Amino acid sequence: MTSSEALLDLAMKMPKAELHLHIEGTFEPEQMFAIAQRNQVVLKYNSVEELKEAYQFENLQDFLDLYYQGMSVLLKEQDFYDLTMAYLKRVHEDNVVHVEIFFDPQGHLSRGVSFETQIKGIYGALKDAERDLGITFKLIMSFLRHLDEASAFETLELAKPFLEWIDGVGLDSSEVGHPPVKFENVFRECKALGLPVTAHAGEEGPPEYVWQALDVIGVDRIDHGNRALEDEDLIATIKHKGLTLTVCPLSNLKLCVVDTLEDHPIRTMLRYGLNATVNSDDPAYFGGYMNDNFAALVKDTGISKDELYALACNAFEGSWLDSKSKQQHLMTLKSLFA
Ligand code: HPA
Ligand SMILES: [Zn+2]
Repeated sequence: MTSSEALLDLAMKMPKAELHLHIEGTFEPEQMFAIAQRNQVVLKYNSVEELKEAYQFENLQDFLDLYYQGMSVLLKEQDFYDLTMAYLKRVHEDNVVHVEIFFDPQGHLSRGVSFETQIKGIYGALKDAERDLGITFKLIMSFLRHLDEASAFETLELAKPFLEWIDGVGLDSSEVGHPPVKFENVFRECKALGLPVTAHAGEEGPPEYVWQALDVIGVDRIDHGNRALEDEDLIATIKHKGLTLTVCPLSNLKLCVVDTLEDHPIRTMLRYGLNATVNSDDPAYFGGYMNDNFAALVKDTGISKDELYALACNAFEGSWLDSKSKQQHLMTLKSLFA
């Protein structure tokens, strides 16, 4: 085996934590068509092939338009269960042992699907996969930032009977024009409820939005964070606070956040001492799950064994697992990389 084959092998085999994953973004076209048919919903596309051909995006909004269309076939608890279970079985093959997944309640509430229907399906699959596949999990409710803060507050009210199942809150959807400050009050209430907070920031939005995520919202983690690298003081602050960045290489490529993976900033982030991690974001739309993301980094960025180790450790360290579980995963990684 050449050294790059050995590195790829290690990357595929190592235990992984995924911290940035939208469950609605795991909707594979085949499953989408099957659920559409059983719910008697007609999709805009005539075939799986036609749908897949539409997966060409110039920016985040191009993708989001398709993402909201795709999720519109999810109507019943079983649909949410099947979607989530398919993802968990798929990443089990990639040696993912812990997941922290987002769901977008407002994307379903607007279509008349109750909060209870959504969360019972998703949580049911997470619990079953924990028992059957040994994958531990956290569930993160994400607010859609293109909607107003009142809608986020209404969603939080609906979530209150299920707070035992909700491990944190996030902020996603169209970034530019919807800065974190728009949601200052609702995140203050979330924090008062004891919920950890993360937010998408600096994917397409300017460094100012990342500052707001830190200073106004007080995030515990940053999703993406690419454009933070444009501001030296911001880099220093993220480093000083020890915040984790949930970076998504293939997503960034598909949404034209980077032109090529060779240009991807993840190694620069590590060089600056930032806690970057590797994640798949919306794998059904972006061409790959966790191992595809790691394989692309190994093949296209010249990543070293030390960098791979740092990325793997950062994911467990930045997770919302208890410290004992973190230590166990870190020990496993240490012996694997020794
Ligand atoms: O990458 C993303 N960015 C913002 N919103 C999203 N919703 C799903 N995926 C994304
Ligand atoms: Zn995302």
